[in-house]
Amino acid sequence: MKIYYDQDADLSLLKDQTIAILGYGSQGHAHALNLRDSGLKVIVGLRAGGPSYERAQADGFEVLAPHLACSRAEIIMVLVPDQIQPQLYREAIEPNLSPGKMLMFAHGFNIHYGQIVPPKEVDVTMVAPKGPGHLVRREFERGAGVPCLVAVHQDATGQALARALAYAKGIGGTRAGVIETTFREETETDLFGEQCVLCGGVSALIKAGFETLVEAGYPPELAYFECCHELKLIVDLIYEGGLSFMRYSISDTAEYGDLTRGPRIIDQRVKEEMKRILEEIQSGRFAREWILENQAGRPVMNALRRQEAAHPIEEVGARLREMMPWLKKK
Ligand SMILES: NC(=O)C1=CN([C@@H]2O[C@H](COP(=O)(O)OP(=O)(O)OC[C@H]3O[C@@H](n4cnc5c(N)ncnc54)[C@H](OP(=O)(O)O)[C@@H]3O)[C@@H](O)[C@H]2O)C=CC1
Ligand SMILES: CC[C@](O)(C(C)=O)C(=O)O
Repeated sequence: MKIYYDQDADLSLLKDQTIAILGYGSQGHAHALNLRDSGLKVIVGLRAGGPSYERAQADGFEVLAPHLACSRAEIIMVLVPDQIQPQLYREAIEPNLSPGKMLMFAHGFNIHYGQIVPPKEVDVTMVAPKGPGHLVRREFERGAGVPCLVAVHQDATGQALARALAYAKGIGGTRAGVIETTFREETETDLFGEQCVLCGGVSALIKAGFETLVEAGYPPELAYFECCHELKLIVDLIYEGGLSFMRYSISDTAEYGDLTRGPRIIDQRVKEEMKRILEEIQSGRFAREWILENQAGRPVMNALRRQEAAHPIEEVGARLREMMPWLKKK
């Protein structure tokens, strides 16, 4: 497996090229600002009247309708939500593709599941940061970076990988390490990670712990600090030095509880369910469900969002975070 760092990427490959960033949300604003700070020429493609249009202008970018941005740019990075991309592709991107251009993604969903099929004469690549967009920006500003995956789906120019690596360097990814992979591998592992561990698994674990303590009669504020707030402090230690550094910092009592009780929580049944979820991703069943859910106007997503917003952990957490002035208010 190949991992690329700063010395493996040449920013000058992009210096005379215009980069269009479509979307100015979580990833979009971070890529646009980091690339500009790296000395590259960036324009932003957005629909007029949307909330991020003025934000991108206020940050000093030239903001154009998506089809105009695509017609002006040699490099087009698609950073609108995955479910929006196929329509935006048909309306604004495809008519403005021509030989020599490079179409880029930060996640492989639409290419891997065949929702977007670009013409053969353009490069199609991916630079997928392994972290939320706001941290892609925050880490870059402090001189660090978020690791990325890079993949080439089509190499029409012979320069696709080199140009994608230059882009990864421009957003700070090669400071931390950029792994070469495929659209399939990125898509499947990314969906698996967010469903089973990073978002789905962690949220379910936090809520189960919180509910168990509250149902046993402990104060919800205490349950929040124990099962949610402290998680970040523990994960920071794992991020910095692995599980061993976290275990070095916690008490021996905590470490003994971790080693003996942890496997009772995440046991063989959990792993069996993870395997089933991975199979749904690999077979395309999850992708079909998500595509149809969007076509139907998101009835399940809307109901679940309402239900989750009403969970007691949200009210308690908001109240406690209000007392922590160092946390950014949403
Ligand atoms: N979120 C993350 O941290 C990560 C995301 N990715 C990938 O990056 C890509 C972008 O995701 P993310 O940054 O979360 O996206 P966001 O949801 O943050 O994107 C919002 C942006 O998309 C624009 N947009 C939304 N709907 C439309 C529309 N109908 N037409 C035109 N523009 C629209 C919004 O404009 P407006 O203001 O007008 O609504 C806004 O600028 C996805 O492929 C995702 O999988 C990869 C790694 C991590
Ligand atoms: C963990 C969620 C993520 O995969 C990410 C930030 O990397 C996403 O798609 O938002």
